[in-house]
Amino acid sequence: MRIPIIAGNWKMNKNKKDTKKFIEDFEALIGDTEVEVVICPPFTSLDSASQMLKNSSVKLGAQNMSWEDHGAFTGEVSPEMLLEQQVEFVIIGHSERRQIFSETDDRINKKVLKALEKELRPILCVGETLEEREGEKAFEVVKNQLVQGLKNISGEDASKVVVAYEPVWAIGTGKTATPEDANEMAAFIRNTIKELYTEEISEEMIIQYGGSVKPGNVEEIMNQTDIDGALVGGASLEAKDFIEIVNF
Ligand SMILES: O=C(CO)COP(=O)(O)O
Repeated sequence: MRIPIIAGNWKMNKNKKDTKKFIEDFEALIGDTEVEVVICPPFTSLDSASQMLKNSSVKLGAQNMSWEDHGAFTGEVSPEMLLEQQVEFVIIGHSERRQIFSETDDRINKKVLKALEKELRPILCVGETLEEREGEKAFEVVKNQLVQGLKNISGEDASKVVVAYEPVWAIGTGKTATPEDANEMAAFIRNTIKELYTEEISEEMIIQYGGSVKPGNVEEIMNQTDIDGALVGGASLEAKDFIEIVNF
């Protein structure tokens, strides 16, 4: 059975004070949940967040990391530095990293490999642009991102990867893919994993949907057969919204 993972990607939002406030509010609201809950604050808030979440079921994720261990890589953060903050998940290849910071599939693959080597669970983001969807290239694009992103990754390691399907046109736009379209892509992703690995691995894999997930649409999205979680941007910034999403 797949246990859903709902993750909040705060992007470049919340300083330490805001982080503390969110966690206090959220911890006061969260009871027993049937899903795994992850928050991904900016690097500068990880330390405060990890101290506050010591005895919590809420897990910590980072939004990016280096594929190198240490050295002359100005501005980068290593996997060991994340592990030191009790980080368990790391978002890799988010469309904002791909588009704004020119991350290539090759670099994304190096990061996925490094995360797995260090026992961090990668949340590998894939998804097509509006132009690609309208040009009927969505499936080809997503397949290519998966094949490239998972290059040289063993079956055992692949089962630890979380795949987040985030159609670029649905991110921060208020437009969501219809639950059926999102599920169609999630099923396609699962089938691609089956082709790359085995049916067992594909059935175990957690596939999230991301793109304008809100309290009002989460239930319909989570009820889809192949969607096992959500990667939430804007609506993960307010504890009262994020708790409604977690308790869908
Ligand atoms: O990019 C996202 C999560 O990684 C989605 O962002 P929004 O939920 O704000 O659309």
